[in-house]
Amino acid sequence: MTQPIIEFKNATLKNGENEVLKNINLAIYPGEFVYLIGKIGTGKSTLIRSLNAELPLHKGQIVIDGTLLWNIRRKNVAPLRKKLGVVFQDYKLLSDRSVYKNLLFVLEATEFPKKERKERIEEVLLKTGVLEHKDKMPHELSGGEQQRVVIARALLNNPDIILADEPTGNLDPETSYALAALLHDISKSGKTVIMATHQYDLLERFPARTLRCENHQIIEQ
Ligand SMILES: Nc1ncnc2c1ncn2[C@@H]1O[C@H](COP(=O)(O)OP(=O)(O)OP(=O)(O)O)[C@@H](O)[C@H]1O
Repeated sequence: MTQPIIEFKNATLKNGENEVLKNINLAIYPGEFVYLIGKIGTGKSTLIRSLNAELPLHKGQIVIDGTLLWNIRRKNVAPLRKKLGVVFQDYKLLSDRSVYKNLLFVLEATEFPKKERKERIEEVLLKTGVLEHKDKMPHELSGGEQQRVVIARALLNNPDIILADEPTGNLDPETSYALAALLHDISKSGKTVIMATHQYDLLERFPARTLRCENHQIIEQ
């Protein structure tokens, strides 16, 4: 049987002093698309930030593609994050440089082979449909285009997992459908996608496994 790519075993996740999610057991398999839903403050971002090792795991275990998150050492955080591509609601592109240079910055930081950088940047921008904008500054792009650049940036190091926290939160409905379609295509290409959202019409348009955060638990819909 296929091994889960992400597994929570009796995991308790804290945000500050709050135990937000308690004794979570959950397995997510390679290539799955998973929606994370639930009311404000029920723990969607906490779960995503815990997977990204931004928040320490309080109790239990989380295993991501063989990496155990319990007491993860600093030196192991960078290799873990190479396995993860992260997309947030607010685009977080560097405003002082072009799209191309935003992506180059990531490849430099992750020591991607120098000779292959240009080709890789063009490849991911083509995939997300914004190659024509590569020399523009972020403020010259619409919200939807910026978010496509952010997804391209998340794909740069060819991670197996994409974590998206309300990626359509600032977009109009049509643009958000196109973006959700793109994330579903990315998942069909074999990547695991976890997407937190409040936009329930997406669940009807693009049905997928759905997990709801409620009362400190994660409930399978
Ligand atoms: N920095 C912090 N320190 C302490 N508690 C926090 C902090 N940030 C968030 N919380 C609390 O943690 C709980 C979970 O928040 P979280 O952001 O994970 O919820 P969410 O489901 O993602 O909400 P939203 O739908 O608003 O994004 C909330 O009760 C929130 O008040």
